[in-house]
Amino acid sequence: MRCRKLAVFDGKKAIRGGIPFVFPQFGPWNFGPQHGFARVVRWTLERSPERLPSGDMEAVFSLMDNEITRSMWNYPFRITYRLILREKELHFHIGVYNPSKDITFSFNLLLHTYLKVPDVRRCQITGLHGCTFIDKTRDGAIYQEGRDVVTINEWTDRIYQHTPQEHVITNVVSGRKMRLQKYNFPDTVVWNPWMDKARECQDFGDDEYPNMICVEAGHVSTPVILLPGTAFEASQILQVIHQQQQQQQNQSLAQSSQAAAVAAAAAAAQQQQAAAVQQQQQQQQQQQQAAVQQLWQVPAAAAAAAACWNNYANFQTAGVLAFKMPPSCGGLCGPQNNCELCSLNSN
Ligand SMILES: O=P(O)(O)OC[C@H]1O[C@H](O)[C@H](O)[C@@H](O)[C@@H]1O
Repeated sequence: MRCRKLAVFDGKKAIRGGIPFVFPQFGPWNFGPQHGFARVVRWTLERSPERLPSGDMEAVFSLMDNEITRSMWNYPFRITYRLILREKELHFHIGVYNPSKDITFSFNLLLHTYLKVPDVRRCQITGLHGCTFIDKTRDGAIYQEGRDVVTINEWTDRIYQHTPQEHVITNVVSGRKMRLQKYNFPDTVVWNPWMDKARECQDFGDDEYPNMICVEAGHVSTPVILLPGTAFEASQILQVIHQQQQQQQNQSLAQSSQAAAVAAAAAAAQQQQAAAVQQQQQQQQQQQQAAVQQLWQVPAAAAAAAACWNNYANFQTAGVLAFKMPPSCGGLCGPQNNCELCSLNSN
């Protein structure tokens, strides 16, 4: 989805839209901005976008403690954020590392994914049935979800706990379905400010709330506790489920086989038809790429990320989900062990 129309990137507040990176705090914070500092500070581009042998694209960003972060949260840390673009998927892989020898720290982590939708009232979210949730619109009271699919018709701000690894969200942009898969993110936050709360947000147009839904994978209802010299990893995959595309492809296939039968009698006609099918497929591919480009938003955590994201000529992505780390790695085993996390940390 796109950024909200009134979004501003000034290093002070998060951009409203995209996928703000929430760390080390979720919600109001006595020591710094709401949802922590990671979504407002500048990240380092560790690895420029490059094409992997699979054809997918990968970029890696990092954030480590500095004067600004220390003024709010006096801990040493290093985050690596690997983004992979595949044709219909975006992969996000996060590693948080505690390089200290003796200090343990705890934090929240959440990917605040904004999805663009034609009408939020028509969206359904699967995978929440039976989950307990903290209802922030009712002073944090705890309830249990009784619905098979969750729909939104009012101000909604819920932290669903112990949610499954997959949710499907229906009726996102162009009526598509979106699959959200997560690893090591036990919570799912569902948020829409609705009319009155949207009015209270300066950077949120009064008319924009029907066209967005936030489904946020996070570790927020309990903190992550990270011991010295250890790393925490979490991942998310967003995948567009193309129903229409699938139907069209099935139709094309049926047409092709019909044409093959006719072709026995009319070879020239068959050639023409094959060319038409090929053209149609190319068009579909172009439409799909354009639609996907329209659908995704840059991770608003970093301006650098935004710049590089926009530069992807082909919206292609890749499938690396996790750092390849020896099981014994606590973030210190070193690049000589072919440990991707340590190789990254030693760059
Ligand atoms: O306005 P922001 O700081 O971006 O926060 C937007 C929203 O984020 C999450 O979804 C929280 O659960 C909400 O309580 C909060 O209002």
